[in-house]
Amino acid sequence: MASLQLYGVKTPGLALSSKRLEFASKGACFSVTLPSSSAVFRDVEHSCRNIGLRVSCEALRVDLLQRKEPETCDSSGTGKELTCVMKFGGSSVESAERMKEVANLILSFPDERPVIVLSAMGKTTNKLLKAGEKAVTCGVTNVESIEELSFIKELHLRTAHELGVETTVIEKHLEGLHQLLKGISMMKELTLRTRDYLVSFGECMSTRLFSAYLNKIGHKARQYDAFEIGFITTDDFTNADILEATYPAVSKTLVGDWSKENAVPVVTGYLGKGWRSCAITTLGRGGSDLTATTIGKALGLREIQVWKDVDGVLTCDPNIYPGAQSVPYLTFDEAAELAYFGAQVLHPLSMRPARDGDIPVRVKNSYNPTAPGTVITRSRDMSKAVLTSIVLKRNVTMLDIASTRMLGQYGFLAKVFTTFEDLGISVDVVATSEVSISLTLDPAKLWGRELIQRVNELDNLVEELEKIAVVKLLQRRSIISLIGNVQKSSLILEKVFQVFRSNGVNVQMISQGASKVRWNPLLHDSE
Ligand SMILES: Nc1ncnc2c1ncn2[C@@H]1O[C@H](COP(=O)(O)OP(=O)(O)O)[C@@H](O)[C@H]1O
Ligand SMILES: N[C@@H](CC(=O)OP(=O)(O)O)C(=O)O
Repeated sequence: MASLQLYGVKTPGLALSSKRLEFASKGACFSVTLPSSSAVFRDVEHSCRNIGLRVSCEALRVDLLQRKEPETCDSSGTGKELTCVMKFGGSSVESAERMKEVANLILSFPDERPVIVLSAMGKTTNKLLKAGEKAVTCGVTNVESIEELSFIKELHLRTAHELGVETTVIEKHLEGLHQLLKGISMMKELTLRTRDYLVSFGECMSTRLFSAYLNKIGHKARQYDAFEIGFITTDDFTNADILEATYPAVSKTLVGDWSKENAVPVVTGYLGKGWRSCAITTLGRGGSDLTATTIGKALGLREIQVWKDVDGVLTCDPNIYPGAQSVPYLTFDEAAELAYFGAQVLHPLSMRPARDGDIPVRVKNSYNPTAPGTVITRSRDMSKAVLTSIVLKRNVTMLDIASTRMLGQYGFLAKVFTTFEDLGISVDVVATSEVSISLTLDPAKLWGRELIQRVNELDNLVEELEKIAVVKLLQRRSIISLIGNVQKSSLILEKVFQVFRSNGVNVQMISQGASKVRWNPLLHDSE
C-alpha cells in the first residue's frame, strides 16, 4: 500500500473503508470522513487540513485507487460485544464503600457488558488544584505538609486497604504526585498545562483502584488511561475538545482488546492527549460525561448511562430549590442547551457525540438506582410539555454595543463579530437590532484563562469596539435559561414575566435560542 505524507514523515498504515479514511502517526490514529462528491480528493485534503494534517492529494489518489477494506475486529471468538457505557461521577465513587456499591450495581445488570468510565474520587480534583496552588508559594521543603496532599494520599491508601487490593496499584502515582508538587514549588508556577497533568492523578488512581477491586472479586477488568488509548484533543489545556481521530482509535483499542479477552474496560474520564503537544489535557470540569458519550459513539453502543447523586436531570438546580423534580425525558437539544447554560449535571459538550451517534443517554442516581432517572433521545412527545427546566448562570459579563452611525448603515454587525473573531473571544447569548447589539461572553472560554489575561482581553475588546460603537461593559449579570416547548412560548413568557414583575426584577436583555427550546432573560446578579 502507498504511504501518506504527514509533516514530512512517510507514514504507512493507510486504510480505507467506503466512508472513512484512517491512518496512524506517532502512535495516534487519525480519521477523516470521506465525502461522496466527485471532488473527493480535494475535499479529503481539506478535511485533513481541518484537523491539522498535511496530506498530498496525489498520495490520496494512489491509495483510493488501491482501495483496501480496514481491518475489522472480530469478537466472534469470545462471544458477545460490549453493550453500553456506564459513567460514575466523583460522588458515586467517593469511598471504598461507594466503590463496592458501584461494583454491585454493575454486576446487577448481568445482560450488560459495559465500558466503565470513572471520575476522580469525591472532591479529589478540587483538592489537587488546591494543592497545586499552595505548592506555588509554600516552598519545596513544605510540600510534604500541604494538607490536601496528605488528604489525597490518605484517602487513596485507605480505599486500597478497605477494598482489599494492593496499594502498589497507586503507589507510583502517589509518588509522582508528590514529585510534581515539588516541581511546581521549585518553579513557583502552575501553568494550565501543569494543572491538567496535576489533576490527571485523580482519575488515574480511581480507575486503578476500581479495576483492581473488580479483579479481586473475580470480575475480570482492565484499566485504561484515556490519553493512552487515542483520546486525541486540541491543545486547549483545562478545556480541550475531542478531535475526530479519537473515535476510530478508541474503538480499535477497546473493541480489539475485548475481542481477545472479555475484561471489563475501566477508563479514566475527563482526560485526553493534546494532538500537538502530546501532553495530558482535560476536557473541562465535569468532562467525564464527554468521555462516556465519546466512547458510546466510538463503539456504536446501545446506551450511555451517566450515574450521578441525583435522580436524573432535575427541573432546576436542587441547591437553589430543594423541591426540584426529576425530568423523565429530554431531547439531545434540550439537554445540550441546559448543560451549556450552566446546569452542572451534564458537561456542556457531552450531548454532541450522543446526538451524532443517535445513542440514548440515561441519567441515573447511583444512590437510588431504582429511580427511573432521565432518558435523553433525539425526539420526544412534546404535546404535554410546557416549561421543562430552569437554569441559572451567574457572574456573566455583558456588553451593550451601539453603533455611532445612523440607521441604514450596513456592515455594523459584521464588524462587531469580526472583532470578536480576531480576539478569539467566544460569544454566548446575543440580541440585536440594526444599530445595536447586546451580548454576553462565554464564561467557560473566558474564565479558563488567567485573571490578568482576562482583564487585558476585555480591555482590548472594548478598545477595538469603541472604534465603531459606544460600548457599555456590564459585569456580574445573571442569565436565566428557560428550556421549554416553543409552541407554548407566549404562555411561558407570560408566567415568567409575571414572576419577575411581582419580585421587582428588571430584565435587561432577552434572546431565544436557535434550537427554539430556550429563552434567556438576563438580569443583574443582585436580583
Ligand atoms: N438541573 C439539574 N439537575 C440535576 N442536578 C443538578 C442540576 N443543576 C445542578 N445540579 C447539581 O449537579 C450535581 C450532579 O452533577 P455532578 O456533580 O457533575 O455529578 P457527578 O460528579 O456525579 O458526575 C447534583 O448533585 C446537583 O447538585
Ligand atoms: N474529576 C473531574 C471530572 C469529572 O467529570 O468529575 P465529575 O464526574 O465528578 O463531575 C472534575 O471534577 O471535574
